[in-house]
Amino acid sequence: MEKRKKIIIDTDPGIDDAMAIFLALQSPEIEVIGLTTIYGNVYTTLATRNALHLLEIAGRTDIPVAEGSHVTLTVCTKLRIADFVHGTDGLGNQNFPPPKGKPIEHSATDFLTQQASRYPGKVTVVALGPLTNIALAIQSDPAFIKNIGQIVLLGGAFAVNGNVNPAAEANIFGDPDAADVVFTSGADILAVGINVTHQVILTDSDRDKLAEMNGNFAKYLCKILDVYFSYHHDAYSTKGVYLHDPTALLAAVDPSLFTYTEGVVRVQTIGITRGLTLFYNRQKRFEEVTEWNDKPTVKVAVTVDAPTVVKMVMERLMHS
Ligand SMILES: O=c1[nH]cnc2c1ncn2[C@@H]1O[C@H](CO)[C@@H](O)[C@H]1O
Repeated sequence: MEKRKKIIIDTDPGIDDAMAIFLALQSPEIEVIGLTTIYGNVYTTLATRNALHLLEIAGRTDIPVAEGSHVTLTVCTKLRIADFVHGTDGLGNQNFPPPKGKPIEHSATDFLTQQASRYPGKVTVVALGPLTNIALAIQSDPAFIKNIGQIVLLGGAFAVNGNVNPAAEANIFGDPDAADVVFTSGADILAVGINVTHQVILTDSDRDKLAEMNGNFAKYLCKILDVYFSYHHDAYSTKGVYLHDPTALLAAVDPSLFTYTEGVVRVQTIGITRGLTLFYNRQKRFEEVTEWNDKPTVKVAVTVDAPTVVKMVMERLMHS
């Protein structure tokens, strides 16, 4: 009997995505059964290329890559691509050669629904980019929300400012309509927002330690991390970088590193607060019928054992 959790990583690599993918491959508690790609840090075509490239670096070309949506759920919205965070190639402007491999014939949506129905209740999706592929899976297969074990998503800014603007976090801002579909779907959802990931910092000195290691992943990451570090120095004046994606990945590996609250999340899809995630804690029974009424609840991470998360990231990425 396979004890390890089966994981599909939906990803827009991305420097912190690269860290999360390598971390996943170094985590004995889980089995990565596929990567699906999405726009966000880069366009979807480049996300697919980078996902294939990262698996080649890791020597894990046995893992399938399924290409995801090139457009938002409501199609006409302009994509917002965060190349200023990750470099124009998404991987620290390193001009890596193109990968040899190709994505599988199935789309990300088909791959997600097929794997969930093949292993009912056993697959966890770790969603590290905008939620278009997951919303499409929910809309295309009514059994998906029942078949999927859990959706752990990096997204939202719960009761804190966003990172795109004061209202919105990047992944939710990328496709707010899709995010609202996912949050209200009734699937088992755990959201890890930037209120939590901003507590998890890889410092300049952690990075120096990584640079001294001979491990394959440590060496590779030190090459691509420059751009991500300089973006953080400029944007936040932090002496280090936020470990968004690795933190969300570890929420799937070891949920006990976090505490959670449960309630209804709706996403603002229009206006100046487009992409805002609004959590209803169900403590008040409102006189009015609200847009939060009768909607399924989700789990939202509240605290994280940041020192342990950083330690696990370091240890697992150092030795490879
Ligand atoms: O300032 C930013 N703008 C856009 N995207 C960002 C920014 N900072 C980080 N990320 C990217 O978006 C996710 C977290 O919100 C992470 O995947 C990170 O790589």
